[in-house]
Amino acid sequence: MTRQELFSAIQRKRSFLCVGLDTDPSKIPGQLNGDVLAFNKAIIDATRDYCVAYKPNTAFYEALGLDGMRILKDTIDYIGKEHFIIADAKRGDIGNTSGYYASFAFHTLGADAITVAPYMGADSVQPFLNYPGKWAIVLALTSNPGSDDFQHGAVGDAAPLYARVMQRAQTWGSPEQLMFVCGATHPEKFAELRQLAPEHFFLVPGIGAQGGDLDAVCRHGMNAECGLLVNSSRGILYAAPDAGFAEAARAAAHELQQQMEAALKNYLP
Ligand SMILES: O=C(O)c1cc(=O)[nH]c(=O)n1[C@@H]1O[C@H](COP(=O)(O)O)[C@@H](O)[C@H]1O
Repeated sequence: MTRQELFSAIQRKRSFLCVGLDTDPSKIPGQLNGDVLAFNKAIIDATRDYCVAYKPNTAFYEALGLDGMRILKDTIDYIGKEHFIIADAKRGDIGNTSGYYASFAFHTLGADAITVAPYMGADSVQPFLNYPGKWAIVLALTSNPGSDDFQHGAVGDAAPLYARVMQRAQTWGSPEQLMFVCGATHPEKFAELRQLAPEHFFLVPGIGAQGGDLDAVCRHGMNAECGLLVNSSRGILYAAPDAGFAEAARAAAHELQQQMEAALKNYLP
């Protein structure tokens, strides 16, 4: 999916919601008997009107072994072509190896994008940028408490690591093929993050269960093509623990869509 197609979907849906498919078999309502694919299909059916993207986190499927790989692929096929699909795998290795991670995400799974850790530098990210129409989403400032350990630290007398990552990575890939992960738990940083990368999309996790600030993210982070994909996983998947889980997921997604519609009206330049 191209950037223009993504922005068109955002305008049509009046939403920049990404639903995270972090499906934990122990949290699936009893009547599904641990059937992860059935749960995912019910969540997708319940939320597809209100979101533009889905983000299966591959960890949850890898943990299920061979069955998990099948479920991941079937989930992606079930989502179809109308939504932007992010394989959240946070890969990155020497170039030769990254090429195979890219092949898995784009050929085997058929995802539009994969999350990538930039720690190993340009040649570790480049293989993810060799696929026309596909995207690398580079970790810049992550949402977790451990982001304090390295990402806020200055490198020599220069800018903090997240700023260096964003500046350097823009020389690797254009706004048509590279996004940045910027956590919603750092709302006070979004004006600066947007200044650092005016045109690139940001994938923004951390609202809901991690307590991030959606309005501040939108106020400071939106650009002329919206430039934001805001993810919620647990807040939607487990909105209700019982038979009403799909309706509750739909309501949770709808509520976020409405906040996003208001933000588009208020903040889209
Ligand atoms: O790359 C990610 O998506 C990601 C980056 C980050 O900084 N923080 C973060 O939470 N994530 C992912 O986003 C999802 C957040 O899930 P919830 O906190 O349940 O909404 C999980 O799949 C995380 O792995």
